[in-house]
Amino acid sequence: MTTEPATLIVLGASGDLASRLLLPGLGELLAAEPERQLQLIGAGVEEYDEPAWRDRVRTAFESAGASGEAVDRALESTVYRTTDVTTVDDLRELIALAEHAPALYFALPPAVTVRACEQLREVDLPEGTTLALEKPFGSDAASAADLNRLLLELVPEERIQRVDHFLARATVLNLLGLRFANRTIEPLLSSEHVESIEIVYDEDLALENRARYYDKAGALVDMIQSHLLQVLALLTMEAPGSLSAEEVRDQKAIVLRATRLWRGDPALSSRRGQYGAGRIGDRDLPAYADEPGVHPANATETLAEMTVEVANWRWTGVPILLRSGKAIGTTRKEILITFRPPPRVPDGFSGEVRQDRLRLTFKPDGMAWEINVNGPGDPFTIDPAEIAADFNPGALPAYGEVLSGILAGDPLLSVRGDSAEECWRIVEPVLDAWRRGDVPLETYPAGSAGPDGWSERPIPGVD
Ligand SMILES: O=C1O[C@H](COP(=O)(O)O)[C@@H](O)[C@H](O)[C@H]1O
Repeated sequence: MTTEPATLIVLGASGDLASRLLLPGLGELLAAEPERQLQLIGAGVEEYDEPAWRDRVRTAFESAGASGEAVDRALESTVYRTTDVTTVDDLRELIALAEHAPALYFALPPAVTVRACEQLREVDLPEGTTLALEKPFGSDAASAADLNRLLLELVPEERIQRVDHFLARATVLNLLGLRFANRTIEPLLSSEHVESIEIVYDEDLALENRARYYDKAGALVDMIQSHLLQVLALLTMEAPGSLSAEEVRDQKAIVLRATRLWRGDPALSSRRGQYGAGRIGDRDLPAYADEPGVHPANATETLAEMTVEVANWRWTGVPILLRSGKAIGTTRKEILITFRPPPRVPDGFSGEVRQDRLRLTFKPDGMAWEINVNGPGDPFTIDPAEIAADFNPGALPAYGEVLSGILAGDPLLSVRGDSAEECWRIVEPVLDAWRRGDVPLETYPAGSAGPDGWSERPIPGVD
């Protein structure tokens, strides 16, 4: 990645996202690249004087353990402007401060981001300006398309970064090397050999004071529409000719266009749950509905599951289950590929012949290929074995990697506009069915594995 001098303007710099993720990620990037020259401009509704702003940035950098020359330089030079991002004059003044074509990072609620972008139409943006937007990108396919159109009035597509930190995680990045730099794995990844795929991100974290955002989003939008469908795309796409943003994102868009609900039936292919009071480790958790800021009438799901199919020659008939939940006792964060049984095991073997599985895990990032071998003692008794490897961490943690791409103007690790719309198109029938009440909102105690009976039900499409 290029480390040309750059300007980063954080809109919403006084908010929670900036201090929790963005500024710590920036600190990690600066610590890893001591030669980097960065002009950091913060803008927000709060009034900070320079020392107070600098303290805020320093605290965020320290929370990431970031230190070094680039960190010190950024801290010395950073400025903050109290800004109403919905007024043209304030935006003009802000952009005039930029020493280089700026990256504008919208760490703002979606509605405010839209209003700020509308005002930016009146501002002469310097050639090379990048716009970085957090999720959720729109609230359905139509609003995502509107937002895409608005952004394209401001800058070209390759200068728009729809941020998805999952795309910068070691396990997700390793999908590319694992699939396309090996002869042995890729030929097995098709409906001929694969029985089912699960992409699961169950967390023991609960709401963590994010009711304002989460109570509107819910697990389906927060994790499946935003992140797990991107993982699905990288796992199921065809090999790109190169790792350029254009080629990789073309391939992802093609499989997302072919992705649809299993049997087209939201009632069969989706489930939703909400956690009740419970205990995880030594933490007593209130019911989601009793968390501060939650409106029980929203009936927000904290656990979402949906099964899809990539309806193309390679994958048709393979159910792909996507699932993510909060306050789950047994955290499970992985991609699990279950292979079909061997066509025939010769007579004479004893022991259990399990279906082979390829497990790619998040936190720790790595893989395990579960296979059968001849066991000890009686050599014809089958025994399970595992070929395991750790994935090397990237040079940077995910948010640092995302920011590196934004500052370099390389959109490889961000979501292209057409794919953002496709992801909404895929989940919309489920959201509609849930709104109609066609799928019950089940409950589960915080700290459990989910609602009763869920773990026993087979994946739709698997007998
Ligand atoms: O974007 C999000 O991701 C986190 C999970 O990712 P991690 O890297 O923090 O493990 C999730 O907890 C959060 O709800 C969601 O908004």
